Amino acid sequence: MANIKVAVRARPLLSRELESQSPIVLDIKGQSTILFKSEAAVAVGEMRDASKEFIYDHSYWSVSSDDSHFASQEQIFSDLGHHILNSAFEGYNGCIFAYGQTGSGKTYTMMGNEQSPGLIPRICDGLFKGMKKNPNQVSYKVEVSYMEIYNEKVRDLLKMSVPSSNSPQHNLKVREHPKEGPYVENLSRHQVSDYQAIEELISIGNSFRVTAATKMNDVSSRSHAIFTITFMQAKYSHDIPSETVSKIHLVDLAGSERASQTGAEGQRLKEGGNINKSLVCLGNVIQALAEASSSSKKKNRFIPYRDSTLTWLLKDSLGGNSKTIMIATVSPCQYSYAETLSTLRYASRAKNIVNKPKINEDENVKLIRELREEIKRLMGIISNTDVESTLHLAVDLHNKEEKIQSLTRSWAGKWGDIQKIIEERDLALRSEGVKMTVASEQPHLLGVDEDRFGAGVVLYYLKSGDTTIGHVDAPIENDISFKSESIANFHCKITLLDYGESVYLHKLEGLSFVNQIPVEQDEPVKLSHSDTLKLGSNTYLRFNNPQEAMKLKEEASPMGTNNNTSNGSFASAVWSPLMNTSSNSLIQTLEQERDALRKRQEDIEHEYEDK
Ligand SMILES: Nc1ncnc2c1ncn2[C@@H]1O[C@H](COP(=O)(O)OP(=O)(O)OP(=O)(O)O)[C@@H](O)[C@H]1O
Repeated sequence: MANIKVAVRARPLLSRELESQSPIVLDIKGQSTILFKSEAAVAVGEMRDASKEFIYDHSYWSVSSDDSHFASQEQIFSDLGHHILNSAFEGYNGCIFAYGQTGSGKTYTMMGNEQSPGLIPRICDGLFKGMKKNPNQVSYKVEVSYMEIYNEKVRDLLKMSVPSSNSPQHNLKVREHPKEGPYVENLSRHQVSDYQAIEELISIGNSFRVTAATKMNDVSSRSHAIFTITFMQAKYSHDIPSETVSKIHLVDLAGSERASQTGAEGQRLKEGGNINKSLVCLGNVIQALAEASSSSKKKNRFIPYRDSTLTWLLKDSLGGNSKTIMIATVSPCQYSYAETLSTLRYASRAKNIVNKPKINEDENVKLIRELREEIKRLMGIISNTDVESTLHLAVDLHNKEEKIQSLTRSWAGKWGDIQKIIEERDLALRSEGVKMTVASEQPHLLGVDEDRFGAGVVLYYLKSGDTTIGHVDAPIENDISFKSESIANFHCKITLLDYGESVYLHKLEGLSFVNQIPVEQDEPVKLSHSDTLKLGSNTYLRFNNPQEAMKLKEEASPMGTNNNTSNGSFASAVWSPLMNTSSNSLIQTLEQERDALRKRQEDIEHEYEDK
């Protein structure tokens, strides 16, 4: 929960104000903004309301640079812009909107000019500077869009209606996404990789904004402009991905105005009506939210977001998932007393709005992290448990790893910069050991590297028909060869029929065991998924049949295969949980299991020989 931050800024006197010698009726002291009646008004007896004091998060005096408490563009960026930027790097949405009477300094504060850039260019610049500080650990993606709401219609300031034409696409529809809320359909989003690219887009967009000269402002914005930065960050550290997406809305509202003051007629008057209408709606939303936050019946309070396009599009920024700042701009002159008072009251109401900002983390990434934690826990149990339980846990681990793999792939795939993420990831894994990944749907054997000092796990594919197994020095080369002295030249063969539906081990010259039972000459043994083979005295292998494993899993799980989010591959079933961990822990687990099996095997062999 966070209240909207509110700042007030008083601008310098404009030439017409200087000429009319309208007195200054505003003062700023710390966080206070004080509005008082002119001496002349006081002299005629209006003592009752001599001054009104309002306290905001910030009160800025930008009337004269000679004054000690003068607030420059730089200071405003440093207080408000940095707050929004830091929040964006943390993964929060942000919004700054400038509200005020026409000619009071909204565009100057938000956009500024070449000599004195405002918040929008400074925030964009700050964003890229921030990214440069962290180039190797995080991948970034920045997209911008720029629209205006003119006479209640949405126009894309960065997309022409016809490629060759000079007018922006207009009358875009506002729709609502069930999770992300209201958005503008077909609004163009432009990926940018440096500040210069954003600067160009800003200047294109600005050139399309509807402006007009009014009596109050030579270049008066006749529309509400919303500049949106979508900022995505992804990183992979300690084998755990993280991704956040922050949206920053920077809004320059059209000015509230009195028709008599602006001298508006015809088209300008119609614009003024629409501008005022949406500002009234904004006022109503602010009022309703402010009342809701102070009322005990918050939930029942109706907030009229849909009454105007502006409030509908800013729904999340007002009372929703965003860190929001309102800047109320005012003229310090007596001439604008009524408008200034109304702006200050508007701003005071906004102070009461409570938003609910949250870090916008990718759902899949959240799931990956939870699964990783669960795997860590299961790995802990595995190292302290017997072989049978280990196998059950291994199946569970496998499912979780498959899910992580699939989620990670689709997550990384979203990124243009996948390579970078993958490099980070492999780097993290390399620091733990050599990573081995196997994706096989073919029946295969898995074994520990024969070399005692090797750190590998070996996978042997079985082909359709016969796969021969024997000694490396056999006169005719076998399909699979071992160095061990207890392996005969033509030790055994495995026959794979009907694409893996039936798989048999045939004894040839050597002694072989399937699940500790010796295989007799001319009595081939049908192999089943997860059988353990011992060839000679010390070569241990595991038989995996992914298709069979898939069927077993379907039978075992009430949820069927839907449980498995992978692409259906059930590669190397039971061992695969280990494949995605470092090979050190894989070897350790295999060796533990091998030792246990070896002991049981020896006992059975002795019994067999005794008979
Ligand atoms: N803080 C400031 N310092 C110097 N000049 C300023 C400041 N604020 C506003 N001005 C000047 O005042 C004039 C009116 O400001 P601006 O156009 O920003 O008003 P606005 O509120 O955006 O008006 P509108 O609603 O009509 O678009 C401009 O000439 C601008 O340069």
